[in-house]
Amino acid sequence: MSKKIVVALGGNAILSDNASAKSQQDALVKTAKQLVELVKKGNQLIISHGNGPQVGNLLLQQQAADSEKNPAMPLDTCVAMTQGSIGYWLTNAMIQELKVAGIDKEVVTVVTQVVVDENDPAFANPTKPIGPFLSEEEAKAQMNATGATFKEDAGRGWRKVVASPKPESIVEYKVINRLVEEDVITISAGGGGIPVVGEELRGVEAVIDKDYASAKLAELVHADQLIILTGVDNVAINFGKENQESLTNVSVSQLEKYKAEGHFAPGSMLPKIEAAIDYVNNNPSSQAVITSLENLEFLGNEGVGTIISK
Ligand SMILES: Nc1ncnc2c1ncn2[C@@H]1O[C@H](COP(=O)(O)OP(=O)(O)O)[C@@H](O)[C@H]1O
Ligand SMILES: NC(=O)OP(=O)(O)O
Repeated sequence: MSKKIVVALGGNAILSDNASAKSQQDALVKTAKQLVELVKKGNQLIISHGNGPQVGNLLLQQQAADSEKNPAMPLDTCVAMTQGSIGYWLTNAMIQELKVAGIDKEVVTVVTQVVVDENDPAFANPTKPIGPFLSEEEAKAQMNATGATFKEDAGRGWRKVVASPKPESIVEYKVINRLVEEDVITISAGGGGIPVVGEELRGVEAVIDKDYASAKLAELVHADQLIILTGVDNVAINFGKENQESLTNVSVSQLEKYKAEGHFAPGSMLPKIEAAIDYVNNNPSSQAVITSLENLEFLGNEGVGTIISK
């Protein structure tokens, strides 16, 4: 049966071995091939994606700016720039792969603004890891030199952290829905969306978590399913330990219990779990799925992916 699906792409669907434009474009061609499998099944896709590595790199590139002729761009604008670059690569890759599959469908990237609360406590407590992974020594040297905050990221190294307020609404969600009704594949809410506040939609310095933004988008467009693609086939309890156990079908209440027991690392798996719980609580007849890109074509088979239901 045809479904309206929000698919959120994690880091490894965009970045493989390095962060060059060519390498990211190549990774997105592979991703597009998998996404087209969902289109072949008659589904309507609304694609979102992360930007943590890309926006962090872009912010570092701003250090080459001088203050007048070539000013540094603020973080909200850097988020918009990554929506543009990743959106361009992915639109292009989707058009090519749809052509190969003989499917006549249009694809468009929507520059998407996401409303946040300017009093969100997240502004006083940066938690969102962005940019490259550093050693502890490198991170501490950067902290001393720039005053920026760096934190250890889920056992993988140290990264710069920035404010990450919760998405409250999505400015363009109605036009995204109209595009879906017109059978257009949209790429939207990239990098969690451009964070804006107030009636005047003023941009603020933050990076919204793309899992929360994708769940909000799925809620607003009344999607049938939210699929979060990441680096693992399944969510696990006791992750990385000898008694690690993969989750296949799990209820929201069971997942809440595992969350309270601390099974999900903040900054990596925890936002996906919270996004999935929020989405399913707000859309009780829908399902959230967390799995790998490679598993996408096998979704629906017994034991494939972690399926979260009410
Ligand atoms: N309980 C868990 N189950 C599965 N993976 C986990 C768990 N806790 C942490 N992880 C790690 O979190 C990663 C996903 O986070 P991350 O790489 O930050 O997300 P993204 O794919 O959106 O870029 C997984 O690939 C895995 O290495
Ligand atoms: N904005 C965002 O959440 O990006 P990542 O998923 O790449 O961390």
